[in-house]
Amino acid sequence: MKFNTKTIHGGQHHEKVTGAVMPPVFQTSTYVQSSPGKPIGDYEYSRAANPTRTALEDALASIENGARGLAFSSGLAATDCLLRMFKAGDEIIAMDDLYGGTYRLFTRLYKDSGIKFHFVDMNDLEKFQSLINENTKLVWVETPTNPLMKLADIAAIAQITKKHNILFAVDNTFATPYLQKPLDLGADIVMHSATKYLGGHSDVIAGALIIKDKALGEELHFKQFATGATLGPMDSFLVLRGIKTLHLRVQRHCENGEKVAEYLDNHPLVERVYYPGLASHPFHEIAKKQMSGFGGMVTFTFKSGKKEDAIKFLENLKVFTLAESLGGVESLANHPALMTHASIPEDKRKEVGISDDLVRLSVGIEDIEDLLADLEQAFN
Ligand SMILES: C=C(NCc1c(COP(=O)(O)O)cnc(C)c1O)C(=O)O
Repeated sequence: MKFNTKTIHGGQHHEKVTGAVMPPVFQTSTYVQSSPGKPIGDYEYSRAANPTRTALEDALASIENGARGLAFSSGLAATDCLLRMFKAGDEIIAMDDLYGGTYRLFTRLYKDSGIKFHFVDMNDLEKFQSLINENTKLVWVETPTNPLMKLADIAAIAQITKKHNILFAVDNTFATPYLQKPLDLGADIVMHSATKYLGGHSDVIAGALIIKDKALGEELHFKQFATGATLGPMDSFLVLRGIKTLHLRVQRHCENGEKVAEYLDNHPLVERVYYPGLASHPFHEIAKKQMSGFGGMVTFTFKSGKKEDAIKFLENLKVFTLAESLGGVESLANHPALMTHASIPEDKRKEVGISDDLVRLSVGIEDIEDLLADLEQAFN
């Protein structure tokens, strides 16, 4: 089955009793048992499994080519569930540019866990390998990264993690499986903030893990069940419905993203544009190697380097909405230093390159002429 068919049919079947073509929202917490311990159907309690969430989890596994999909109440809940695989003394090597909330989870929530986190530019494979030791249990990569659009060579990293028998997880939120398939490139686990492109309409908070190995999938299902951060049936329905148009939406996000990046790259007030589709992007070659398109996320800085210029620009926008999040049909604009990455200490932000004049755009699927006209008027 091709990807554009999987988004609609992958892992799906009509409802057995009524024949409903779309999975109903099973808004129930529990299921009848004929005798103690003998449920009359396949379900006992919705934290363990719910038919609407099962339909979504099967769709997630299908579009990422995994053995098991798991759906959570948010992307960070999915990440937290994966971290419960590890214990004091274990070590995790992560990309040095990450979503602020992921960095906060790693450095503040797990600060006293005894798990040691290393943050490194995963394009420096020598530096990365120098950090590996017998305690290294997980490599965590965002590619492209939020918000600096850095890329990491998934296949190259996978070769190293396999050699050392280390789990390799890729946060595929920015690319989506329409553009990039980490499991096919050698990763063991894919994570999504399904809040973003998978849901695609800024109307649900959700997360996902898709696991290549069946047994590891079962182990993580146990942790999902036992910790309880599961996605409810209505939210599962919303994400599942979003997935059905993923291929159409991301295609338009890419078309508009490329045009916005080119416009900004030629603007006299713009210093630098971070977009994998620009030949000038430092990771353009990796993008061409592992992505089939370059996405809808565009980040840029001002020639003036001034925070106030970025703020004035953001306040002037009319079609782009100034708000956190990304990946919805509507175009969104964000100031990472004051918004999504404010939880990262200022010195660390500066170290990785998140400056106070950095603006991140989630380019939506509106008409490109309206989007470009809005950017033009916002600069003036
Ligand atoms: C809310 C934003 N990001 C969430 C996010 C997350 C967390 O997902 P949540 O569904 O918000 O918990 C994980 N990974 C990436 C790459 C993300 O971008 C944002 O960047 O505006």
